[in-house]
Amino acid sequence: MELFKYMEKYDYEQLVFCQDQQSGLKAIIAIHDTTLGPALGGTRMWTYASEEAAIEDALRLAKGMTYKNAAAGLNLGGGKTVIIGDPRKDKNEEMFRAFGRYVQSLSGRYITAEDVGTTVSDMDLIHEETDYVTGISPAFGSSGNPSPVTAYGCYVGMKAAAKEAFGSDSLEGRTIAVQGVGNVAYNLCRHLHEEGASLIVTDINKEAVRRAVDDFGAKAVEPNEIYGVEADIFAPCALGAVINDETIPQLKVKAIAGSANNQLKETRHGDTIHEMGIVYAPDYVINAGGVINVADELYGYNRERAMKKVDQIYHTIEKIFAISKRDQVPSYVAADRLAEERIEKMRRSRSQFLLDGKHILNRRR
Ligand SMILES: NC(=O)c1ccc[n+]([C@@H]2O[C@H](COP(=O)([O-])OP(=O)(O)OC[C@H]3O[C@@H](n4cnc5c(N)ncnc54)[C@H](O)[C@@H]3O)[C@@H](O)[C@H]2O)c1
Ligand SMILES: CC(C)C[C@H](N)C(=O)O
Repeated sequence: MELFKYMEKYDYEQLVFCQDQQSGLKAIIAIHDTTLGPALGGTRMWTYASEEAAIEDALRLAKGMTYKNAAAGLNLGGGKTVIIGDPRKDKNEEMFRAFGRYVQSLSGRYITAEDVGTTVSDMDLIHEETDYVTGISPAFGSSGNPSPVTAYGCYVGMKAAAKEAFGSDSLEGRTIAVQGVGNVAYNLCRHLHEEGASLIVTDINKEAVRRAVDDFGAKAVEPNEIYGVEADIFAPCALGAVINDETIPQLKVKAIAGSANNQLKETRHGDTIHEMGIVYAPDYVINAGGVINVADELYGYNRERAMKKVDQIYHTIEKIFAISKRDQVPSYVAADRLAEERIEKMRRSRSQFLLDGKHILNRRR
């Protein structure tokens, strides 16, 4: 990958490589755009096939956060970190402390939180070294684990998608195929079960599947079978790129609404499902509950205020479907327009000169 070429193409601001020999830390912080404010995005810990794959993931996820935060109405830019390693084996206190110091060195340009492979206790360790971390323990007056809130946002967003696809936002009696029943999807399944939906689930982790079967009466299928099941809605809640050339021909659903980031392998896959008449709730809009929740910590966490904002995901998804119809474009394009328009408007409205920071005029006072 030619890094500068890639960064230039999608207009990334900064890429930071962090190495600490003692703890084994190898992290990449990608900051995509800070027009709206400091870049807020989680830290993913994952075993990558290559360093290039890790860099690419950090870059793609960071850009997704710019759009997610903008579409959610947050005054935050987009960034993300990946730590290369196995979250089950390679974590240690020194690693997160060392990472926290790197975050601190960016002086607030980047604020971190949880993502796949990291937990509230990891954030607490980072917090030992920096205040630029959210999703830390409620004992610190913070919001804690964002996953249940992401799940709730995903649930209300799925209802908006159901309204578009079936004319009613009730999920009672609907069959939902859920891919991955981890932190977010387990909580999503709970909401769906409580509303009377039937669940078909899969996961590469057999224990996660068993829990969903036992707790919600879900039907279990093998990971490669989930795309072709008879269901009303497909909820991708594992990893990205699952809407692709191999999976699209198998789909029998009328809507796709799930929490995973970067669900479309390429944008052309968003065009294909649009042409097939499948209602698609754009990933970064429907899964914004977690970031909305952790971002509220920056104002002094208030759960009621945060949940009110998360409820708005329903209306944002409705708005995106309206733009999609008005402009005759797929919903993923409509979502990008909504986010880009907000960033552009804010760029202009914040362009007047203000005497702050290190301007030469400060020396004349
Ligand atoms: N946690 C959050 O608040 C949050 C917020 C926004 C977006 N997301 C996204 O939602 C997704 C899920 O996040 P999470 O926090 O629940 O992660 P998680 O790791 O708790 O859950 C993911 C689950 O997917 C399973 N899985 C992985 N590959 C699979 C495959 N090929 N087939 C079936 N199952 C597979 C894993 O075993 C795991 O149980 C991720 O893409 C994440 O980026 C999470
Ligand atoms: C800030 C975090 C809660 C971010 C979350 N992992 C996301 O992808 O939105």
